[in-house]
Amino acid sequence: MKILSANQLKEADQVTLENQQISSLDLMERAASQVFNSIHQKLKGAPILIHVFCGIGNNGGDGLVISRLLLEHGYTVKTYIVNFSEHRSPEFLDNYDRLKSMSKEWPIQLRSEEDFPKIARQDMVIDAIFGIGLNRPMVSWVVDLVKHINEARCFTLGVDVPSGLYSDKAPDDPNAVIVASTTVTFQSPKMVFFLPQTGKYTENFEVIDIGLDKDFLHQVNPQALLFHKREISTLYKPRPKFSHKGTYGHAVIIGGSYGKIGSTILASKAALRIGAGLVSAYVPECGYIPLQTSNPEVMVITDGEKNITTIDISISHNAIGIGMGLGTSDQTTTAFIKFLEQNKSPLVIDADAINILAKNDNYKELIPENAILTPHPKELERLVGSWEHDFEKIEKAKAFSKKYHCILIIKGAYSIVVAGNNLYVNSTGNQGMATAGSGDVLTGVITGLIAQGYDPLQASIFGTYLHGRAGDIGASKKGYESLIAGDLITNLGNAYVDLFKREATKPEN
Ligand SMILES: NC(=O)C1=CN([C@@H]2O[C@H](COP(=O)(O)OP(=O)(O)OC[C@H]3O[C@@H](n4cnc5c(N)ncnc54)[C@H](OP(=O)(O)O)[C@@H]3O)[C@@H](O)[C@H]2O)[C@H](O)CC1
Ligand SMILES: [K+]
Repeated sequence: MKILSANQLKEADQVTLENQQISSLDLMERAASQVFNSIHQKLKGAPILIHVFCGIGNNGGDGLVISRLLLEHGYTVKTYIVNFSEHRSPEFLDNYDRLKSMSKEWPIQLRSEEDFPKIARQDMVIDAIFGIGLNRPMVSWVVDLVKHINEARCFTLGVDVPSGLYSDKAPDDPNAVIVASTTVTFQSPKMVFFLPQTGKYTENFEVIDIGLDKDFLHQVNPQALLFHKREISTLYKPRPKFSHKGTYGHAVIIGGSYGKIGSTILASKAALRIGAGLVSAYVPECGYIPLQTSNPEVMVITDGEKNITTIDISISHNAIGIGMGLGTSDQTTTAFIKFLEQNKSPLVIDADAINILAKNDNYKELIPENAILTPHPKELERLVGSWEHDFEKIEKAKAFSKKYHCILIIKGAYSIVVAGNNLYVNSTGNQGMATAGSGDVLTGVITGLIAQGYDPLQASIFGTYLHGRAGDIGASKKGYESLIAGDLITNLGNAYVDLFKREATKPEN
């Protein structure tokens, strides 16, 4: 699914009006009716008080249409106009008149704190104050209104985006944004939903198709792509019946140091479970017995006593995952840099291998083309430098990816695969996966996929999805708190099986 920017959506709007020969008022009616339908389906006429807060632009116009439709269907509604500007949009004005003409109760004008209504915990709020048009800080009384709404802690539905969010940067004041229980958004999910600083303002979101011009949507180069099962399952490579372990490649996992051998156990097991034909682990001596005992299917090569001192892989192989538990001692650093100078294999670079690269710009020049780096936020910061907000982080990651011709996977609630200017947002995973070893499993998964013949970009997108899905299946059985990295490995098979499971259709009522 394409994630479009605010400007692209505005352009799509214009193209649609021209090509479909409709007015922007028609489009607003179409969009807002769908929001109403979504609310009506859930509330089914429930006699709760619904407060609709409308700005004076088109987001406010949507709010007015929703108010009208709610009233027409017998809901108890109070509509407020948040007068933050005198420049009311024509569509707002039109819908304002329509609402006034059909209801005895006219919208209530808000101009300062004295006008704020009481909102009870059991009421519902519809937030149509600002949409994608916010372009400067809100005046202080509107900030106070946002805080007043949030304090009510009632079910709050954001129209298009929670008010107070910009579409391309962090909010000015983290408390000046509506905290929505859900957001019903038009045509395309918004990038802000996927980034830690801004995604926290909506618990859920629902994308509704408002029928924008199909050709435009098809040809537009999106801000990012969001991957769901439908798109992901097309990446799957079926296994031929007449195949053998050599068909599925040899993955090598290099890492571990005294006390951190578990990381290589997890990564090599994950590479096997994702389907690599053969897996070898290259670890210091102290890892030999733990690995052979816990992973009998994995072959083990050793070097050094407590940490790796040289990396010399003479066996033939198809992909290497390196860095988990490796340490950054001088000896290991030298070994890793020498290895990079000679290496010809596809690489997945994780954890301490990233930390070593971050030490010196000359080291970064050795990153092979199409290598995949899987940093967590702190490792990313060491690699690309600090950022002020998440959008800047993404720009820095893109610049790094372009400069070194590599792929970055920014791990997080929604992991983002960065390949040059292209962004791929993962839709699976959960907070239970914030646990030790989760990243080691991801490295093993991606290495195992490349060994089987997936290209690095496919392996990054597919692997991140399967890893997250395994976490979701694991969490559904164990809960978030009890989920550990080993459970992710256990559920990789279920994640594969789930790819081809049809969604249960909801019973009609
Ligand atoms: N294609 C679609 O997706 C459709 C979207 N719709 C809805 O339209 C909004 C976007 O509407 P827009 O009128 O462009 O913007 P807003 O309603 O978010 O904001 C209104 C105007 O307010 C001004 N502004 C911005 N920031 C501030 C501020 N801090 N204080 C005061 N005023 C502010 C700004 O205008 P200026 O000229 O003053 O800069 C905004 O334009 C979208 O989110 C959807 O809800 C359509 O209904 C259907 C199609
Ligand atoms: K809104």
